[in-house]
Parts: sequence; structure tokens; C-alpha cells
Amino acid sequence: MAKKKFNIDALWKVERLGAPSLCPDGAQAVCALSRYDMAENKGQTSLWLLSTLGGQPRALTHAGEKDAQPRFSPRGDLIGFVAKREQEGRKDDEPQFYVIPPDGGEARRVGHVATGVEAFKWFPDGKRVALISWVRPELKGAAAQAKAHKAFKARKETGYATSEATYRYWDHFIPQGRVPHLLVLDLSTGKTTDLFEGTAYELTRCDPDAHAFDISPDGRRIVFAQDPSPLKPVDARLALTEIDLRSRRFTEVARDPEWDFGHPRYSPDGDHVAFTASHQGRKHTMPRQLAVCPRSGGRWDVVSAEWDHEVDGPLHWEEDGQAVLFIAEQRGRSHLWRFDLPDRRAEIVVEGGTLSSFDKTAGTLVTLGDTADHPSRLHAHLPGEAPRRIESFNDALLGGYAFGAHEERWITGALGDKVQMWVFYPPGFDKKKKYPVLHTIHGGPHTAPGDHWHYRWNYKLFASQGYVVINVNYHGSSSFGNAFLDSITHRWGELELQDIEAATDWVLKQPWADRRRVFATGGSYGGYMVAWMNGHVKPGRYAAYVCHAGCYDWTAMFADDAYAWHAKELGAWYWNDQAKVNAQSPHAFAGAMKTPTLVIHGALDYRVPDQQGLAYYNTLKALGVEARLLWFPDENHWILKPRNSKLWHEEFFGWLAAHDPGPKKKA
Ligand SMILES: CSCC[C@H](NC=O)C(=O)N[C@@H](Cc1ccccc1)C(=O)O
Repeated sequence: MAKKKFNIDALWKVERLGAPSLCPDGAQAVCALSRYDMAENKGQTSLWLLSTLGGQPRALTHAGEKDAQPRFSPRGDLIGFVAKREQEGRKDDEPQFYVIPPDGGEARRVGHVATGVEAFKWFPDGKRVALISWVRPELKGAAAQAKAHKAFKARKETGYATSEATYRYWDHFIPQGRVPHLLVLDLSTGKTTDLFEGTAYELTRCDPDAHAFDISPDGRRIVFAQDPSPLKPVDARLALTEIDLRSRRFTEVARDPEWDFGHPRYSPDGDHVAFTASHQGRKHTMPRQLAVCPRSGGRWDVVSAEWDHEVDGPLHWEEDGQAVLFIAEQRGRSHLWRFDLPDRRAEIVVEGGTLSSFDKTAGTLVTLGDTADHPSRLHAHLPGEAPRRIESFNDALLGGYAFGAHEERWITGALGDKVQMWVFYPPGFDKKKKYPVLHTIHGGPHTAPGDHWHYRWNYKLFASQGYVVINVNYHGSSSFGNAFLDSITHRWGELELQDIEAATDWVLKQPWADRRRVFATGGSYGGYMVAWMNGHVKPGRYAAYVCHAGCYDWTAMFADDAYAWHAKELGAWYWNDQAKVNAQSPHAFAGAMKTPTLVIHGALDYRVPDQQGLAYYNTLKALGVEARLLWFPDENHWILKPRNSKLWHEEFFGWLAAHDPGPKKKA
């Protein structure tokens, strides 16, 4: 039977797997699975149990709207997770900690944290968990927190008052007057103890998660990353601190104002701590490297200093304490690596595509990874065996659709450097025919998508609409070494444009490219690039642009949540050198803009505030340049609701079609 053309409705039928957690003997894994309903316009996330030894996955929970962060207890007798549920006549108004036995039955809430549970980690004894909750630091005791939180939620005022440098992050405001503390929850009593109560300690205010701390193997200590500065800026230099749970004494493990530390993990013997370390005092573009130090403090050692890659957390010690596992990018892909500590050498353990998560226990490794051809899949890697896929979610769905091929190419870009370009062909591609070409310019700029399944910029979905899709990992992209990433610093727009234009030149030399039908689109930094192109590329080279959540005016961008980074990247604060900032800012070149542009923005986007898109759209209208605006009052940087995503795709491809002269008529 002929395969269908992949479309946005099919993309939203894809079931999305979350990070896996293995049981102590490695025989089972639990993960979250998210499903979406276009008609209902919403998603639902439940927990699934999978065998690493074969057999079909089994749904573990059904009742929750969004059961998240499942983790096996150290004894394997329970699975802990975070959820907002209605149970025993009580509706959670904040996410709570739940447990469920792996052989099924009903999940039960453990205790009640009035200010909610953000994330958790099991204690080795399986009788307690350490959890993160946003509390009012001036109060003492759970009852006072509950009383204050209830009063705050009942207030009639809506104003948000703050004196903090960091008050919002990506798409949400930092909870007013609250900071993230570490609490211990005793499963037998449901009682919590706030470990930071009465102190100035707190975890990062920028999306604190379970990798911001670790519990020692003997359960007596917790090491956590914290910002010693009272200002708590978004570009903080975190230090590592340890609390002894019996004495409640805090001791410094690693701190250096030149460095930013994160993702602490105790070694199996508890004597050392591995962590990520970025030499921010040297330059803001310095990568996260792997470091290790004695738990008792003393000199820490950047063991991956000679390895020109960026280490992603979380870190995972091998059981022998001789190596650390982590995910890191390399040339537009991301792999699972093993870093041998004595040899200071990294080797790939599992190759991506794009690996996003893993867990290892009792010699069994489980990985979660995708490629441009398929969404995330779970594989078990048992000693001496070939990797085995342990689920088949989406196979039946995707098997009914036709997908084109994709390839990695290298072109000569700016500075004469080799630059990676990914090319995604439409199904049934025939090089003797002519095709429209669609640039999808990635964001960041310090990212490097490539062999990856994305839920908005899905290369295969875009190619299925009949385009040859191009993704250039331009200068400034990650995964090609620090010099390449840092090459654009203080000159944003310059080298990236040369790379994108070199790619278009390559395209125009291809017999299958229809030079009348070349389009450029991009999101965030990619949106910045298409706005930049509108002021710098000869009109007519591109038939039309699409600018999603694009940075347009770097001075006005100071309203974003990342303003602390601007001077480091652009080379000046706008009030000190407006010319230098304007020289990298699309708005300063508006007079040259002539190419029709669809502008898309979400009102809840605080990384690139929607005024950026509105200003760009208004400017094009004032210039008499053909433009269209798609604005979402209830979306952030990413357009997460199914029906809004479908509208995004309809407007996106409708805009391209409206500016597509179509295939040349045969003479
Ligand atoms: C370097 S500051 C921005 C951090 C982050 N980039 C990672 O590579 C990011 O949020 N990038 C935005 C674009 C942007 C750049 C500078 C300031 C605000 C937003 C993105 O592309 O998503």
C-alpha cells in the first residue's frame, strides 16, 4: 500500500518517551509517555514499565494528567514520581510526591508539601527522598509555609513585585518571594524537614532539577550547587556545598568565582564528587568540562581540560569509580561517552542521532535517543549483547508514512572553514526534477541540530511538503569545538550569514534546485538570522522569509530574561556602545528590508519577548513590505498546544506557498 505524506496531524500522534529509570537489578525500566489529542488540544502523560530482557511495555499509571519524573527506589520496591492528582477527596493544587509499586496497583501520595514538589531523589535507604520546593525563606516550619502559601494564592492583587535581578525564566516568572530549598520527606511519616531553613542557601532559581544535588551513598550527606552571590544573576557562578544531615553543618566542596559548577555526583565510595565546571571568568563561551574533587574539599581537577567538547549533565559514575558517563555533542549529533579518569580519555559508548537520556545499573545500560528519521526510542545495552530496542511505540504509526533521505555535507563557509550542512530530501526525490528549497536556520546560536527529531522544526515533515530542507550548523554552533563556537563573539550575524549564503550557493549549483523558489526560515536566533538577512541579502535571492520568535532589536531585547549575557555576546552594553550593538542588530538595517516575511511570536516568550516580533512586523508594514503576523496570546518560545502547532504549520506553509512561483512551465 502506498505510504502517505507525513503531516502535522501525524506528528502530533507521535507518542513521546521521557527519561528512563532502571530498577536495581537492571531488568526493568520506567519512563513517562506523553500522548496528545488534537481534537482535545491537550496532552496526557502516564508512566510505563518496560523490560530490558524482552517483552511488551506495560502502562503503570492511567489516572494522572501529567505523571512525571519516575524513578525506581533503590530497593526496587517502589517507583516515585511527581504528579498533580485528585485522590482521597483531595485535589492537589501543587505537584506532589507519589509512589506506586512496580507490579501495579494504585499510586499513593506521600505527605503533602503545600508549596509543591519540583523534583526529587531517593535516599539510598529507600525510606526518604530529598525534594526541591519553592518556599518562603523567612518562615519556619511546614505549617507556616502552608499558611502563607494559602494566603498568597487567595490574594486579590495580581501585581508581581520584586527587587531581584532574575525574576523570570524562559516562559514563567520566578515564584514571587519564594526560593528553591532542599527538603527531606520521610515516607513513613509523610513529614518534611527543610534543610536550608534559617540559612541563606538555595538552589538555582533557573529551573532547579534533581541534578542540582546528590545524596551520598551512605545517605548521610547531600552535595548541592548553589549561588554564593546575594544577587542571584541568571549567569551565576555556582559553587558546590555539602550538608551533613546529622550535624546540619555546611561545608564548601568547591568554589571559585572564576568558575561555574553544576551537576554534582558522589563517587560510588562517596569519597569524591564529579561535577561540570565552566571557566566563565576566562570567557562566557567556555564549555562545561568534567571535574572531580575529594568530597572533603581541596583542589578540584578539570579532568577533561584537553577534550574540546562540552559535557552535558547528568553525570553517572561507573560502579568501579574509574570512569564517568555523560552525553556530549559532536558534529551535529550527540552520543553517550565514557570518560576514563586515570587515562583522561573519552570514548563513545552509544552513538546518536541525538541521545537525550540514559541510566545504568547492575551492568545494564538503557538509552533514550532519536534521529531525523524517528522520535526518541529506548534501547537496552546488556553486557556482551547487541543493543536491543525495548519498545515499539510509533512504529505502526510512522510505518504508514513516506520519508525522504537525509545526508550530512560539508561546505566551505566563512573564514574558509569547513561548515556542516544537513540536507533533507522529499520522499520520492528525483534529482532530474526541480524542487523548492527551504532553509531552516537553527536557534541558539550555540546549538547544533542535525540528525534529530524536532517537534516544531521537524526536517522530515518539512521535506514531506515537497521541499529540499537545509540546516546549516553555522559559525557559533556548538559541537565543533570551542573556537568555532566562540568565532562569532562580538560580531553576531557576520560569519553565520556567510555560512548560510555559502549553503545557498551550493544549493543553486544543484540541478534539482529551483532558484526561483528558495526560502529562508528560522526560530529565535534563527529568526534573528532571517531578520538580519532581510537587511543584508539582495532582495529576490529568497522568495520569502519566516521569522519565528526572532531577536530583532538588541537594545529592546534587554527586556528578556537573558539580558546578563548580552554584553558578553555582543561586546558592549547598549548604553556604553550603541553603535556596536546596533551593528549586530537587524532593526538598524530596516531601511534595506524588502523580502516578504511571516512573523510568528508567543506572548509568553520571555527569552525573546514578543515585542521583538511585533516591532519587526510593524516595521515591515511601515516600510510597505509584505508581511503577515501570527501571534499567540497563550504560547511561549515553543508553541506547545497541538492546535496552535497545527495553525503554526498551516500559516508557515501557507506563507511559503503564497510566495512560491511554482514549477517553471515547460516551454
Ligand atoms: C547566549 S545568550 C542566549 C542563550 C541561548 N543560546 C544558546 O545557544 C538562547 O536562549 N538563545 C535564543 C536566542 C537568544 C540569544 C541571545 C539572547 C536571547 C535570546 C534562542 O535561539 O533560543
